[in-house]
Amino acid sequence: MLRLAIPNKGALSEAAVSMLAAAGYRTKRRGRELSITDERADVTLFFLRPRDIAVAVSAGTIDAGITGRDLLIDANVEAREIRPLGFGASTFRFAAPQGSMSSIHDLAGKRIATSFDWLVRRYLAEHGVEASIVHLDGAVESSIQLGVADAIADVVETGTTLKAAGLEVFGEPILRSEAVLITTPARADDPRLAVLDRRLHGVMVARDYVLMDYNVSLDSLETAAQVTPGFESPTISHLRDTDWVAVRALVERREVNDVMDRLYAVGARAILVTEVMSCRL
Ligand SMILES: Nc1ncnc2c1ncn2[C@@H]1O[C@H](COP(=O)(O)OP(=O)(O)OP(=O)(O)O)[C@@H](O)[C@H]1O
Ligand SMILES: O=P(O)(O)OC[C@H]1O[C@H](OP(=O)(O)OP(=O)(O)O)[C@H](O)[C@@H]1O
Ligand SMILES: [Mg+2]
Repeated sequence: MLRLAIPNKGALSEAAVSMLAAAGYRTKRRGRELSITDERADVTLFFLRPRDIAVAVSAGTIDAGITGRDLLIDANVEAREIRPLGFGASTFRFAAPQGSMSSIHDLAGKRIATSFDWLVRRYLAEHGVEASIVHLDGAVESSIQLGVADAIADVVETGTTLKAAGLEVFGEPILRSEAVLITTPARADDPRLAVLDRRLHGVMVARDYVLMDYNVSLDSLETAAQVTPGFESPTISHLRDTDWVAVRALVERREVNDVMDRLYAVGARAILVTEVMSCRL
C-alpha cells in the first residue's frame, strides 16, 4: 500500500483532494477519518497538517506527500520535490509598514516575524543580512501593530491580508511556491509512486490542454503544423480530398483562441476544440 499524506486543512487542502479525485482515487471521508484506503488503487491517504507533511515523508513513515514548496523548504529535511502540481500558487515575501523599508538591507538589526524561520534565516544568510527572527504560528501580519516585530516574511497570494494590515512588500520575492508532490530519495524509484505521479501529470495536462482538430490544405500544412506542434508531433490524417489533410494536436488552453486565429489566417478550416477528460502522455 502506497502511503500518501495530504493537507487536512488550509489553502491546499480542497485542491489536493479534488486533484486526487480527478486522478481516480477514492477521497470521500466519512466524518473526521484521519485516513482513507483505496484498496483498488493500493493507496492510503493520510490527512495531516500541511506543515507536518514533509517531516512525515522524510521520516519514512509516509511514502509521499502533497504540500507547499515553501513548507517543504522550511522543514529543512531530506524530502524532495518530484513534481509541481499547478495549484496553490503564492509568493513568499518580506513586508513592512508602507514607506518604511525598500530593500532587504533595511532589515539589518531589525525584528522579522514569520512562521517560516529556517527559510527566512537561510535567505538572510545568503544575502549577508543580520536580523532577529520572531517566530509566530500564524496571523503574522498583526505582529507589527502588536509591537513584536518591525517587518514580516509571509505567504502572499492576492495581497489582501497585507493591505488590510497597512503593510507593503519590498525586495525581491524570497520564493515562488505552489503545491508539490514530494518523496525521499529512498522512495524515488518506487513503481507505485511512478503510477501516482503519472496520474497527477495526466490531470494537469487535461486541465491545461485541449485537443484541437482542423483541416488544412497540403500547401499550408507545414505552416499550420508549426502553430500546433503538439507534445511530440501533430497527428496528420488523410481526407477524401487528397489536396487536404486533417490535423490533431494538443494545445495549451490559455492559447486556444490565439492559435485558432493564427490557423484560420494560414487557411485552416473546420477548427474544432475538444476537452481532454484524462490522459497518460
Ligand atoms: N492565500 C493562499 N493562497 C495560496 N496558497 C496559500 C495561501 N495561504 C497559504 N498558502 C499555501 O498553503 C500552505 C500553508 O497552508 P495554510 O496556510 O493553509 O496552512 P497553515 O498555515 O499551516 O495552517 P493554518 O493556517 O490552518 O494554521 C503553504 O504552502 C502556502 O504557500
Ligand atoms: O495574500 P492573501 O491572498 O491575503 O493570502 C495570504 C494570507 O493567507 C495565509 O494566511 P492563512 O489563512 O493561512 O492564516 P495564517 O496566517 O494563520 O496561517 C498567509 O499566511 C497570509 O496571511
Ligand atoms: Mg497559514
